Amino acid sequence: MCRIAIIGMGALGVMYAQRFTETLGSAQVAVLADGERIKRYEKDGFFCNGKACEFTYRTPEQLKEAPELLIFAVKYRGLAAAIETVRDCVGENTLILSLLNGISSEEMLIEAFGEEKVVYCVAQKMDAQKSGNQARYVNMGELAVGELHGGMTPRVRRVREILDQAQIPCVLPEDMEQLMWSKLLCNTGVNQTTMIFEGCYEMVQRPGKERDLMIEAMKEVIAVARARGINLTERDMEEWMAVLDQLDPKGETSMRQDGRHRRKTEVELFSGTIRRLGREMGIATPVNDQYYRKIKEMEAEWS
Ligand SMILES: NC(=O)C1=CN([C@@H]2O[C@H](COP(=O)(O)OP(=O)(O)OC[C@H]3O[C@@H](n4cnc5c(N)ncnc54)[C@H](OP(=O)(O)O)[C@@H]3O)[C@@H](O)[C@H]2O)C=CC1
Ligand SMILES: CC(C)(CO)C(=O)C(=O)O
Repeated sequence: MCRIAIIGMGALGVMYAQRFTETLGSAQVAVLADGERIKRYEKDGFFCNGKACEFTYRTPEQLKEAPELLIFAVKYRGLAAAIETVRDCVGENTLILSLLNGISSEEMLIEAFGEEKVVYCVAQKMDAQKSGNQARYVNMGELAVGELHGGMTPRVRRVREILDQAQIPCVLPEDMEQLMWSKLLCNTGVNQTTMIFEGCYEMVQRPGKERDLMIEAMKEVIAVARARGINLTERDMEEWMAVLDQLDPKGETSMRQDGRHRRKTEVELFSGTIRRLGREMGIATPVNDQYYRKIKEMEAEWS
């Protein structure tokens, strides 16, 4: 029986599928996708930090029992389709984690599968990248899991046990809502800045206009969050800057990888969200307005 199922074989999907497979064994871990993708996966395979991955690939019809843990590792633009692909794989005891950035994916998953299935999750502090069928990372980071407003529940304990068994670093923060906003602050700054100025982490690790703009974009997230009653402060920003300063200087944010491959980005999750909520609360977000327009222009040039 496959206890773990993962959909989305990008940078994070391959990294986690590899760790689950190596620790729990390939019989317990299924990489899920539609038939066309599975054919491609079987033909090309995947490599993680140079090592060939021995994944078990399954279409939803081939999965004999509902998994204990179902992990979404697609990007935002692929989430609706991924939900449809796995809709019938979710069973009574299945718990769901979303590795997606932003504050919207859990809402979509709750709408599709019910509140009782979705445990809140933030994937943080990693520098995973993928090009073709080759994924690589220097820092694996960690998964923060928990209930939206804190508290230890049996399902959070269960997710933690599974992640511990798989030797996947996991933390249990007190307040997931605060952490999700805090991570949004990080992505709104670093992902968009490296996307627009087409750089690796080193671009924002050194002093300069890119780092300054990143900070301004982050400060706008703090203002919007605070207006909504979320206790985000400059201290959160400083903590994220310290994390970013430790990442592989030659690594790229997930958004910059989209930019380099000329793919549509997750801009709606970042400046798209902040400027919309800012407008609702009467908070100006000039840097995010400028970032949003620029990223949309870049995307339009590719299509
Ligand atoms: N990379 C990182 O370090 C981090 C990323 N994140 C977040 O995690 C999420 C995933 O990021 P990342 O791994 O970088 O993204 P990638 O773009 O590397 O991977 C996304 C994968 O999803 C697959 N996919 C899309 N639609 C479907 C579908 N319907 N069914 C199956 N597979 C599908 C794509 O495959 P195909 O080519 O077949 O369409 C692609 O391989 C994003 O929200 C990102 O913001 C969070 C923390 C860190
Ligand atoms: C924090 C960061 C930049 C790397 O983990 C990320 O979340 C991303 O690349 O999307």
